[in-house]
Amino acid sequence: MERAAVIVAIDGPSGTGKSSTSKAVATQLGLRYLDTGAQYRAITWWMVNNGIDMDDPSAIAAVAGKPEIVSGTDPSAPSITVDGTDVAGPIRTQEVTSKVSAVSAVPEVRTRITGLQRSIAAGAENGIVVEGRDIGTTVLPDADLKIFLTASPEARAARRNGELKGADVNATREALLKRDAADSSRKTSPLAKADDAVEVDTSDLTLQQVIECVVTLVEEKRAGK
Ligand SMILES: Nc1ncnc2c1ncn2[C@@H]1O[C@H](COP(=O)(O)OP(=O)(O)O)[C@@H](O)[C@H]1O
Ligand SMILES: Nc1ccn([C@H]2C[C@H](O)[C@@H](COP(=O)(O)OP(=O)(O)O)O2)c(=O)n1
Repeated sequence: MERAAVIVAIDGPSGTGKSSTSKAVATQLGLRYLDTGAQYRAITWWMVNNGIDMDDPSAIAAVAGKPEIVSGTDPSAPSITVDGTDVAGPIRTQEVTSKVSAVSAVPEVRTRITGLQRSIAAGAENGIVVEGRDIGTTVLPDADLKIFLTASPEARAARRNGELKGADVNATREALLKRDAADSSRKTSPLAKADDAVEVDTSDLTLQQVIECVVTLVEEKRAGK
């Protein structure tokens, strides 16, 4: 018998392990994978590149429909392009990271990107793992399984710092907390745990333990438990 497509939503703040967990779970279970943060970073990269005034939400809103953003959903080789240009590297710069919360707070940006996300999820035949901030609450409220990852600010900053060579861990922690506050307090679909999400604190878990926990939860759902 054909298995029905399974939709898994994984939300949480930065550095909780969303991307690493989602990619591994999708690979293990033969599902597609979508990094929605990369889409918000991509539209932000386009705004920076086109000299849009980041302090003016109406200027951001006016051009929200312009860039063509395409996400590749193979979990072993995820990709992202803007108007045909590969932006996987440039969307991770400090400049984009510092501006992405302002751009992603603009309702017109969210409507545009949410539409892309829903059509990608609907087209995933076997199912998909979608990670972000508002997937369980807003983008895919009917997801089969919702996970909300958390971790202490110290654990998250230490993990992020491991990726940024020579960065100061206290500065990294402050920047993370600032972005969390902006993402959690915006009016349109803020970072939040859905009422029916399973919360997993990853502070004292290895990545492997988190992956196993999520795979087990998906398998239980599929078995109808
Ligand atoms: N449970 C964990 N324990 C230790 N390191 C982890 C764990 N989960 C993720 N990491 C590492 O922390 C960093 C951030 O993880 P990532 O998956 O990018 O988080 P997010 O997508 O939530 O920002 C990566 O370098 C990753 O390998
Ligand atoms: N579903 C989402 C995903 C990300 N965002 C915004 C808010 C986040 O600070 C940025 C960047 O997300 P991303 O997941 O790439 O962030 P990290 O790499 O985990 O630090 O995008 C969002 O508003 N909604």
